Amino acid sequence: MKLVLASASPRRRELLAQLGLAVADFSFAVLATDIDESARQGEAATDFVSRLALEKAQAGLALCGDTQAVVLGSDTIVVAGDTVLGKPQDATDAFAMLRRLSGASHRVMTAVALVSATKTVSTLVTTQVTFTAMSDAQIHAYIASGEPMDKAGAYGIQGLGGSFVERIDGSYSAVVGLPLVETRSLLQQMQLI
Ligand SMILES: Cc1cn([C@H]2C[C@H](O)[C@@H](COP(=O)(O)OP(=O)(O)OP(=O)(O)O)O2)c(=O)[nH]c1=O
Repeated sequence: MKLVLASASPRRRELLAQLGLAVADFSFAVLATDIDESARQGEAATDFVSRLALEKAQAGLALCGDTQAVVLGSDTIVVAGDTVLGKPQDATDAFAMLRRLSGASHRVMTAVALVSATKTVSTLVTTQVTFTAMSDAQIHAYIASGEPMDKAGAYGIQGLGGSFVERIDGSYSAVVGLPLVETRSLLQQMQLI
């Protein structure tokens, strides 16, 4: 059986490797999909992130052209109040996001979908993250590090951003991009492990 990771994210590749599959009878492929990542009018955050994970997996299955393959797609968003924060467009956008997260709690939602020719399984994991108060100078310095730009909510808990995280309630791996416990369960449901 071939497991395909429909993701360009190096973090997801590393997290998947933590499940120990690489040493078993699997062949891995990594595939970058190019789907429209904009939310639909009135779409709830939970529906939005779940849809994107599923669309990435489906696009990956169509792209890989292997009818035996199982394809994993995943998506992560940060939700502050009712506002969905994806990846920042630029430094100004990143500043606004981090200002909003400073000294407050937000939710990180990561959805995972596994798709084969005959079966689909999926899950959604929500984690609460609380940031310490950040000064404008700290935010500017953090943005200057370059770390925020390719990450939902403009921070990486696994990097310099971790020093602003006062508390996390939920799954650390889900915040980084792939919830390990829940992904293991999906792989079991697909009879891959
Ligand atoms: C909140 C947070 C997000 N992120 C990352 C996880 C995701 O890679 C990224 C959100 O963007 P996504 O669109 O979920 O993923 P991606 O574009 O990086 O990769 P692909 O679509 O090809 O799978 O933000 C962190 O690395 N650390 C964090 O603390």
